[in-house]
Amino acid sequence: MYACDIMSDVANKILLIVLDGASDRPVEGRTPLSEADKPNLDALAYGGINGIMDTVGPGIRPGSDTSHLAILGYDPYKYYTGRGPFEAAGVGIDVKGGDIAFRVNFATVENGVVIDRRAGRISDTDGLAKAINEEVKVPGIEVIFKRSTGHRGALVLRGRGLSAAISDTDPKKEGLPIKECHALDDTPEAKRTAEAVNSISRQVLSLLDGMPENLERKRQGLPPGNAILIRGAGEVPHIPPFQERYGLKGAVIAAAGLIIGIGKMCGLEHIPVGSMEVEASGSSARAKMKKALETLETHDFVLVNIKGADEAGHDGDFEKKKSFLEATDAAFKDVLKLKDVLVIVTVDHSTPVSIKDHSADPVPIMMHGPGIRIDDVASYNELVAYKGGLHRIRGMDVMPIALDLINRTKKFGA
Ligand SMILES: O=C(O)[C@H](O)COP(=O)(O)O
Repeated sequence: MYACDIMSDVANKILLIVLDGASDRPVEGRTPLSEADKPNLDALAYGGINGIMDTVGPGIRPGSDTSHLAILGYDPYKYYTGRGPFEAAGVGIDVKGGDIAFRVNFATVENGVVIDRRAGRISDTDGLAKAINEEVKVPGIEVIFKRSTGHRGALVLRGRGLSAAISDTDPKKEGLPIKECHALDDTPEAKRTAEAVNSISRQVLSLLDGMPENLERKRQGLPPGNAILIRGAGEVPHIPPFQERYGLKGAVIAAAGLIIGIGKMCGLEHIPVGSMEVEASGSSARAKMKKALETLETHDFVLVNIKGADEAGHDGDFEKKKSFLEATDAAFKDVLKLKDVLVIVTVDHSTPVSIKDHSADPVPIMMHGPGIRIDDVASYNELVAYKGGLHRIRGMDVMPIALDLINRTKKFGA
């Protein structure tokens, strides 16, 4: 019998860490997570409760956008209006009602065919973005373009009579031509917006190829960023602020513009850390985690997104993904020492190296902190997590479970 006066720590804050795209499908029975040497993440799993999670739903292949909305407790079927507005918010464009916003990739095109959707993961796009902003014109429509992380960018069309009911120009695969943008309904607004997008796509094609940055890239044998691929049209969503919804003062720490944008649109305070570039090594992850622990001094909830494993997944590189996860593990050393914090480590979607894209394979989730019913899982990975006490949950379950573990839920019933 324990003396009832034993006081265990009680968690009153939440640290939610998303290892973007980290989980995978087995390659000869192994995954980058299962093979990575990650003593700190494994210690958290060993001392916590584990499970697998369908971030949106079984068999639903999520983007980082819909999955983060679900994990934050915002039903994507209700609040998601397209990727564009979040990408735009993430790079500081103040998207207004009536604006149509898009995600954009700098890409490499030859004879009209996309040969690299990411222009060799080009990173220095400042000059290219400036040229697009200054040179590309559409009568009666303001064209706003800003670069984002790496090969990414955000485009906003501002004017009367626009619509998000239009298709993408991104073929999503190499070896295919840039797609014509089409109206997805027969409204004049959709037709006008599609025409504007096609005009922008054509203008950029003739603008970028001869720019000094691209001539230099070609000289170095690198793929030029001579085109833009446009996708994820959307209008600004109306999202109830996080603090009103949960009574928690929240913050977001991320390199990816998309995640920064989702956090800001949900009312989380963006805490900048280092460069906008996606972590190439563990050092950036360690800097984010250090800043997160500092931020917990002034906030009740901190979302940290660490993106590097996802890029390795998209590149189909098992060893690069495994090495990145190993380098990131050191960032979790101090997380183990937290006393009054509920730590949640999860993944927004699997990005299997075998398909170089997202999949619906459920992701591993682990919760660690005071009051947790510790299970027998001893390693953090998608192959064993199902054996844990969380079993199989959905993204929308995370916040209710977390709020209860920090004693912030209201009783259902008398
Ligand atoms: O990294 C991202 O922005 C997305 O997860 C993948 O987008 P991409 O395939 O266009 O790079």
